[in-house]
Amino acid sequence: MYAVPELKPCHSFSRIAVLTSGGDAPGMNAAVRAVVRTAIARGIDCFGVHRGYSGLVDGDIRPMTSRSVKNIIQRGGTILKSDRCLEFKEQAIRWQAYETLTEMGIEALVVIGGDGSLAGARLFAKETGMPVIGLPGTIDNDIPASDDTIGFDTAVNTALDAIDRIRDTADSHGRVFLVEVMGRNSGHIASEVGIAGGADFVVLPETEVRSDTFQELSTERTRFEEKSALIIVAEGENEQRIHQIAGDLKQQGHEPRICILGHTQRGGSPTGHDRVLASGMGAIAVEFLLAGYGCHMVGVRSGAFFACPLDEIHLAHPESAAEQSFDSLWRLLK
Ligand SMILES: Nc1ncnc2c1ncn2[C@@H]1O[C@H](COP(=O)(O)OP(=O)(O)OP(=O)(O)O)[C@@H](O)[C@H]1O
Ligand SMILES: O=P(O)(O)OC[C@H]1O[C@](O)(CO)[C@@H](O)[C@@H]1O
Ligand SMILES: [Mg+2]
Repeated sequence: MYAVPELKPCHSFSRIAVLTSGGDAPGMNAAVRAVVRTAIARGIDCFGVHRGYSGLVDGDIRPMTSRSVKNIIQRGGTILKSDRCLEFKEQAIRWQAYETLTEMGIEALVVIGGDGSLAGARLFAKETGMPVIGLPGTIDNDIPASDDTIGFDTAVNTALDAIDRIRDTADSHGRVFLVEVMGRNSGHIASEVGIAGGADFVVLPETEVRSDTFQELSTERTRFEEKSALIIVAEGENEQRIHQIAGDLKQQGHEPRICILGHTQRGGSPTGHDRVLASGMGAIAVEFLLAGYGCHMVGVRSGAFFACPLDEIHLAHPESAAEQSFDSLWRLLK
């Protein structure tokens, strides 16, 4: 359970809206449910914006009730649908969205999404003055100010489930498997899956792969007569990277196989961890609005929720230095 900050309500709202944006993440539904139910408990009407910022621009905004969020806490994806709305990067379009909301009497917005969605939320709040609270909802866990994001834990466990299966066949055939996991430019899924899956190597986006990088693999395989190996490759920017590594391994006499887990990692029922995180963040988002916050994200640090200014979501805190902990842990486990 998370520690909740003490908040004094000093604002009132009649109507607020909630949306999900960017790649969907397991737990987004739990967060929507919590926003809607907390708003209703506080006497506020809550509206759901469909298809992220696209729905704000088109006015695809519908009233929500306690019943409309029944039976969704366990469902992956997002009942509000999501989108990558490139035109929201234009100021004129953001003003159009603001007018749509004010015409409907909506006074504040809750945005559930990744770093891009929160960048849009920040601009929208600053330019229009409408109070906006963001929730970090992305499998990538690439929001440095928060220790955790909604969907990350589920994605790690989904990837692990697949990796454990791959191990069985890798072991039976004595093969080297390269498994690519998602995460865009962040290596959080790769590093957690690497540790939890007992991988032989983890190639993070920032890892420099040289011709002798996997030399150790060949030596160990000969020495221990252990033929199978598991290499986790973070998605990164270069789609060809995993194929290049496979090519290098072939030249060194291995017979590598590639498995790209892709969007399987985005779907599925959220873990208990993500349901609790999302429920807490959704409820606190409404409480933050009532306490007068208006350009903030609900972050979690050392087990406590806190209000992080949207200006500062890219700033890491020393206790969240995940990359450093990965390096030192990895060295001990090898
Ligand atoms: N700089 C920006 N200004 C305004 N809006 C933005 C900006 N960056 C992103 N957005 C909006 O947020 C949407 C989602 O952003 P993005 O595609 O980066 O995904 P995300 O929210 O980071 O989630 P994920 O990385 O998990 O898919 C964009 O399609 C756009 O509508
Ligand atoms: O579903 P799309 O638009 O191809 O996006 C894929 C990207 O979205 C994420 O799943 C979430 O940001 C990334 O890990 C991945 O790079
Ligand atoms: Mg992102």
